[in-house]
Amino acid sequence: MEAILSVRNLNFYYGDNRALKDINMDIYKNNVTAFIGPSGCGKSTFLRTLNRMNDFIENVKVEGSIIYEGKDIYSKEMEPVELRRRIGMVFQKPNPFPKTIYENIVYGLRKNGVNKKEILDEVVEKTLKAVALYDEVKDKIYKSALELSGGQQQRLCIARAIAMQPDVVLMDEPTSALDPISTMKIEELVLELKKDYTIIIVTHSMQQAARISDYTAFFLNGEVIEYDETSKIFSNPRDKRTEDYITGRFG
Ligand SMILES: Nc1ncnc2c1ncn2[C@@H]1O[C@H](COP(=O)(O)OP(=O)(O)OP(=O)(O)O)[C@@H](O)[C@H]1O
Repeated sequence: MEAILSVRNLNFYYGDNRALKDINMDIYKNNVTAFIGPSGCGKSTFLRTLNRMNDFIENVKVEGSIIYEGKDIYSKEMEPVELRRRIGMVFQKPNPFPKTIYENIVYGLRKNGVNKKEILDEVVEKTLKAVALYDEVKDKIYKSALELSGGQQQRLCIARAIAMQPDVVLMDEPTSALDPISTMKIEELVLELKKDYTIIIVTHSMQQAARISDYTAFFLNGEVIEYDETSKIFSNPRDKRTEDYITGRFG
């Protein structure tokens, strides 16, 4: 299977606090990879290292390498803004801009100088369809995105991310602020999107990881304890700590 990201000997520090410890992991293309583990174990920190979102936090240090398309994303060869276009992100809380639905989706394109109406119209329609939001919002795409429900806003945020045609979409607990029906819609969407994108998702829900991911990494205290096919992690974990966590003995 083809790795789209190869993480080697990665350490990450907030000041003196080593939050990630010697992580090695290949993330496979057109798969869904889930990161699970108790609160504070480093899942979000690791997710953010993959598109250098941690650059915005002061007093941090990265050691090791993350290879994407043959280049280390922390080397000078990689432009962080371009990297984040290729490796997009969706956050825990839906965060649409206080603009119209239309302008939310085309925001990144406009920033890159794409302003041709026909192109933007096409992207809006295509991405709204891709996130299964088109039928619900087609009559109000020029209305404020803030008028949408939380679940719709989150699908819009996913549309905004994929409008940039990324390779990888990072999702940090994308359903934790949503009701069960909206959660189900996002889960269905993730399964649909993996045909075209590589998805990496942090989740607190083991059911969710089991339902939608192909690979699962179990984190504990900044380490990856076990990383394998999701079916193996949940049916036959190698490590006692993984087993204890997935059977609800801690965390
Ligand atoms: N901006 C920051 N500055 C300093 N320390 C941080 C920062 N963000 C996270 N940490 C620390 O790094 C460690 C890992 O946190 P992280 O948020 O990555 O864990 P997590 O597994 O995603 O947790 P949760 O499931 O609660 O979201 C924790 O000890 C946390 O306190």
